[in-house]
This record gives sequence, C-alpha cells and structure tokens, in this order.
Amino acid sequence: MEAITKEVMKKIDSYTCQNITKSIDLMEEAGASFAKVTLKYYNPKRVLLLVGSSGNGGDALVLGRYLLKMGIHVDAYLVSKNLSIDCKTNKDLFLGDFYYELPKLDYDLIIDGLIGFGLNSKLKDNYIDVIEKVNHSKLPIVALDIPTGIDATSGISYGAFIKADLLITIEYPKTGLFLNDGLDSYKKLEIISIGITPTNEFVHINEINDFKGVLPKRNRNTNKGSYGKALIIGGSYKYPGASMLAYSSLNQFKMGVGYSYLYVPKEVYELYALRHPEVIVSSLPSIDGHIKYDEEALKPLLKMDSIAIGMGMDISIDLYEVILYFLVNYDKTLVLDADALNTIAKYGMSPLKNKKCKVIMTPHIKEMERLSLRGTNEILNNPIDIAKEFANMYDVTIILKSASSIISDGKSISISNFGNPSLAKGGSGDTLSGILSGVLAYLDITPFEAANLSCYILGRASEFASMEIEEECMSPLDISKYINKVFKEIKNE
Ligand SMILES: NC(=O)C1=CN([C@@H]2O[C@H](COP(=O)(O)OP(=O)(O)OC[C@H]3O[C@@H](n4cnc5c(N)ncnc54)[C@H](O)[C@@H]3O)[C@@H](O)[C@H]2O)[C@@H](O)CC1
Ligand SMILES: [K+]
Repeated sequence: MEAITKEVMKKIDSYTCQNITKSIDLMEEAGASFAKVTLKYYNPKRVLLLVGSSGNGGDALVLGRYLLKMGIHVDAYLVSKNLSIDCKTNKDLFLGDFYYELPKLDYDLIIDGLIGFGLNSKLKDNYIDVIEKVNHSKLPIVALDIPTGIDATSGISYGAFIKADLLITIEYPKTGLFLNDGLDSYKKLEIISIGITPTNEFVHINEINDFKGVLPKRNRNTNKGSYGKALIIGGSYKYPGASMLAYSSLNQFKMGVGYSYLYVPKEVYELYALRHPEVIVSSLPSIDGHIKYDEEALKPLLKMDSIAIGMGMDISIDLYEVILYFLVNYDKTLVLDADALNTIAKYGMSPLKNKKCKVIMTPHIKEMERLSLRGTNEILNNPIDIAKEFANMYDVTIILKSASSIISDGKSISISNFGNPSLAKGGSGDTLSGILSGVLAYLDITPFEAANLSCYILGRASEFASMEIEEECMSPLDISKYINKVFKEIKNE
C-alpha cells in the first residue's frame, strides 16, 4: 500500500483547487462520499457532528446534510464561531440544530470533523476536553480524513487524539496512520477518491503480499555449503547477554542458512560455548572482557556471507577499530546494531562514507539521537525525512526501530508496521539482528530488501505468537518459535 505525507497531500490538494476543481466542490464530493461509506457500516438514528473551523469541519457539515436528507436526526457541535469561507457556506446549508457547548451524548454515532491534516500545534484545551469526552462515551466514532489530534505525517499526537472505530481518509492513506499514536487512532480504514490530482511521492507500507515468492526452492542435491555462512559478533564481560546473543545466532538457522557462527570475546567464550550445539561458537582476542582489535583474528571472517556486530559489546575504541576494519576490507553486507552504533556515534561516523561493504544500521530512537545529533522530539516529529536523509548522507540502509519501523536506503522509503506490543521488550533488537544476518547470508537480495523482509519476519512472528501467548507474557524467545509460520505464509502463494 502506498501512503503520502501531509506535505504531499497539501501540495496536490492546492494544485487541484487552483487548476481543476474549486475547493467548495471538492468538499461537497468529500462529504457525499463520507456519508456513503458511513452508511455502509452504520444505520444510525441520532448523529452528532463534531465540527471544526475549516476544511474538516466543512466536510462534516456536508456529510450531515446528506444524512438529514435520509431522515436521520443530525445535530452539529461547533467548536468555534470563526469559520473558513467553505465551512461557513456549508454551515448555512445545514438544517439541523447547532450547539456551541458539547451536548449530552445521547446519540448512536459521532462524526469527528474537528481537524484533519491542518493540525499544526498542541491542541487547545477545549478540543482536548471534547476528545476525552467522546472517547470515554464508548459511542462509535467515524473520523474524517485523520483522527483529530494525530499529525498526518508523523502520527505524533498533540495532547489527545480521537480513537475512531472507522476512519475514512481522502485519496491516499497518510503516513501518520502507520506511525506512533496514529497506530492506535482507528480500527478500520476506508479510502475515498474525490478527484485530487495523483502523485507518485509515496512511502510504501509493507504488506504480506510484498514478500510472496522471495524464498528460493531448496534443491534436493544441496548441502550446508549451498546456503551461506552468517556471523554474529557480540557480547562482553559487562553485558554477557549470553542466551540472547546465542539465540540471535540460532535465528540464522531459522532463516535457512547453512552455517551459523557466533564470535565473542575470549573471556566470555565459555558462557556461550554449548548453549546451542548447532551454532559454531568461537572467540576473538579480548581485553578486560571486551573485544580487542587484532587484524589476524579478523581476516578469516572476511569469508562470511553476512556479519552482524554490536549486540551487548559495550562502547570501546577497540570495537571502533574492528568496525573500521570491516568497513574497509569486507565486501558483503555488515549489520551495525546496538553498541556498534553507539561506538561509531562516539568515535566518528565519517568512515561510513568511504567503505567497501554495504551497511545496514538498526537504531532505535535513542541510538538515532546519538547518530544524528538530533533530539528525540525532532526525530519523532519528522522520522521519515530524517531516516531518508541519514541513509542518503552515509550511503547506508537504515531501520529506524519503533512501534513501527521506518526503512530507507536514501532513495526508497517504507514503513513496516507488522507486530504488536509484545516486541516492546529487551531482546527484540537482538532477534532482529539474528534474522537480518541470516536473511543476508541466505538470500541474494539488496540490503533494503533484506531490511524490509527481516522486519516483516520479526513482526509477523509476534502476531502469530500472540494467537497463543498473551502479549504481556511473550518473550523474544517465544516469538522466534513462530518464525516457521511466517516462512509458511511466505511460501503459500
Ligand atoms: N485533501 C483535500 O484535498 C481536501 C480536504 N478536505 C478536508 O480539509 C481538511 C484540511 O483542511 P484545512 O487545511 O482547512 O484544515 P483542518 O480542517 O484540518 O484544520 C485546520 C483548522 O484547525 C485549526 N487548528 C489547527 N491546529 C489546531 C490546534 N492544535 N488546536 C486547535 N485548532 C487547531 C486551524 O486553526 C484551522 O482552523 C482535510 O483533512 C479534509 O478533511 C476536503 O474539504 C476536501 C478536499
Ligand atoms: K478529523
């Protein structure tokens, strides 16, 4: 599915109004279509419109006019007396009753037409008060274009937001519906077309069908050498995270690889050695429980088909040198996660610009703060542009991890919103790195494709797991057990 930001929506909207259709006619078309879709889902007797002061409010009044014509009782609550011209025109055409204080909520349907993509600041208190009252009423809510309070690009909420049962959006879904609080702002999504000029400035929203056919058939006459060698380098005395790392490593087998390697600092080797007998565990030189830079020890690792590094390693100059060694000498794809990210953020990012290998970086918001030197709020408010710019500047593929993840290689951009809150636990990131290294070693696909596929595998596995295990009780180990179901889904054409 393709989504657009509010900036693109505003651009095509104003182009359409200036060159093709007058804004009042678009509003009429929108209101009529909103009414039609609403009646597909509900058969209301008494409807309350929440009417804002501009385009979204005008849409609600048109919708209300169509419902009145059908003999439905419709009242309008106006949050402001200062209305835009189009909104005022439709207020004058509306024949129901008006309220300037929120009336008693004895209705069977609420229409949210307070604010659409024009939201531009923290909500005023009277808006927050109305939103909280209607959310608590438990009445069904249909939101028009964007649930009020949600930023259409970032999904960030501005003080409060409408929790709609049905959201009807105009022309294209907006990216904010798949990010942050946007994820909790509606249950069902419908799209109406009103003749806005098309665009191709899309952000792709990943869907199950995108991954069908990605797995090759495994021929009978093959052996472990046919399926790639995946390597994880991780761990330190301070953060042994033994089971988790080994487990990440084990995930590579679930990805189909032939050999799975786990290299850890020598001093912690015994913590990992026999946890998973099928993983080849080896040690690297170490100092005080951390990895120690040693070119001779790293050279044989250049033969690996993928390398993921950083999980539980702690920040150190030696780790930085190890990363630099791979950037200069390795010729496949290197995944930088956790302390590999923190280490290059601390000691310098410029080597990323001049490298032999391809790189995937997997920061969560805090790690992205260190890498991009931007504040949390700035990243949350503009995650799509920031991820894309970063990927472009350093010529890497980035997975900006959050409730849904943003993936970019600097040119294409996509959102992966598979998964559920069971993933909001320590260890999910390690699991993703294990999946990534396996996918990269096993399949002949680009880093961007591998990033999308890996986010889908992890997220979707958590969705399968939640059919049997409560989200609160689910661990990353549990989730990994359901990767098999995701592979089955990919193969079922
Ligand atoms: N996309 C399109 O081409 C069309 C859009 N239409 C509707 O128009 C909407 C966009 O209309 P507008 O740009 O006029 O803006 P909106 O109706 O989305 O809202 C802007 C209004 O809300 C107020 N506002 C913004 N932030 C606020 C805050 N934090 N607290 C209180 N008030 C706040 C502004 O002062 C302004 O009056 C769309 O979402 C859609 O519903 C339709 O009328 C038809 C065509
Ligand atoms: K709205």
